[in-house]
Amino acid sequence: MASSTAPSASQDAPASQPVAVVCVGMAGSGKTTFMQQINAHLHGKKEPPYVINLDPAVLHSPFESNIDIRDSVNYKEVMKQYNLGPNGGILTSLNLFATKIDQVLNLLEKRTAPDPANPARKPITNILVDTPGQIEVFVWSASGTILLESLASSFPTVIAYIIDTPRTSSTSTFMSNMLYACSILYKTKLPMILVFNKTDIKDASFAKEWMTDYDAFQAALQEDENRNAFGGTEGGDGGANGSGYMGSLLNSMSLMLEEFYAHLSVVGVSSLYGTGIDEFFEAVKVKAEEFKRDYEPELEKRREMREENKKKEREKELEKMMKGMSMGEESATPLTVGDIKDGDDDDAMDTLSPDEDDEDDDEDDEMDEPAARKGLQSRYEAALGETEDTTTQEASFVKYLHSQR
Ligand SMILES: Nc1nc2c(ncn2[C@@H]2O[C@H](COP(=O)(O)OP(=O)(O)OP(=O)(O)O)[C@@H](O)[C@H]2O)c(=O)[nH]1
Repeated sequence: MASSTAPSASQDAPASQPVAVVCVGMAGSGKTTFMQQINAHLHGKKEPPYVINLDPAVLHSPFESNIDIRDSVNYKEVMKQYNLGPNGGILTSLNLFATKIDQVLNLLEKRTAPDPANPARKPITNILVDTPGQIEVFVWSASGTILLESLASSFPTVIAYIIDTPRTSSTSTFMSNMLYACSILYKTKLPMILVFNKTDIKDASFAKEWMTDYDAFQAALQEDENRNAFGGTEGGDGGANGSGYMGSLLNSMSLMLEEFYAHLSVVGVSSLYGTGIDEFFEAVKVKAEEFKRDYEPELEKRREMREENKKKEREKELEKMMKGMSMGEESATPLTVGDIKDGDDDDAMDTLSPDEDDEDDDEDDEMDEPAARKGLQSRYEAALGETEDTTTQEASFVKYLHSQR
């Protein structure tokens, strides 16, 4: 937790759990410069962060990383070997790296835990994660999800979405950026801070106003329409008022996004000059608290649900398998685990044969049932290495099937 930095730097392990800050943003938004600035800021406060670079394609990084994807995966080699383009290369490199996530987490946990041999060592308060500029490759890939979910399962995790402020100053680019941020929020389900970068070129107050004051956005929209900023070719009247379609689309979207804005922290920074960085870390503190309060229980619930679904899936498969063993039987009563009684090996093969005559099948099943049951039971018993009484025989069958999975 960011609030427990200097004073609790002693031995209080759970209170000083570090916060993971994952920086995402469109190419050129200033992600790397921002990472460099917050890294320098923490070093200046004598709270060096733990830095992870997940961009396999970066040629030169202006800061040192503790874990660097480039140390384990050679992006160029991946492209060559798998005959991939740049985006495919990044995706495959991330996939390969995701297979090592256990090792990454082990390292992180070891490094962020208090060191009994060196109790004076300051605990790590932040884990900074840089991601590829190809934002969609990270956010929408399975490996991106694995990496983020694994991180969030061990540490409070916050997404910092970096926005190029000067390039977001028209209502349409602003809305496109907000929609993208919205999709990331709902995909990752992690608390998010909108970082309006490059405020030395353009102040971010307009964006903050648009997010909190519907009328202000309406006025800006009207202004853009009057300037014909939407081009007037997308179905509008094409005249001085620009595209009516675009204007009304942005209008309705701004209404829809009100709920989304309520979940965000917004800060304006200049990564070049280091302004707004304190404000950013204040927001990190708030979002880390939010993570613990709202997101962690939700994550736990999702994890339990996944486990529950897996269990159900296993049971369903088991039932399917048992039904498969009794295929060809016209019996109306569905078979449960306890009802599986028919067929030794040969009979089981017969029932699965498509050329089988159904009537014969029924007869055979009836005739062969006791013998088949005996055959199967003796095999289960042999597999379990023990003879059980009749009341536990059905349970043995379940155990046997489970042991074969
Ligand atoms: N004026 C100004 N320029 C900035 C700021 N932050 C970054 N830049 C410039 O924006 C350009 C892109 O910055 P990067 O940090 O490389 O952006 P990135 O998002 O990491 O780009 P990718 O590596 O392509 O993902 C560089 O020329 C930076 O110098 C800022 O706060 N102010």
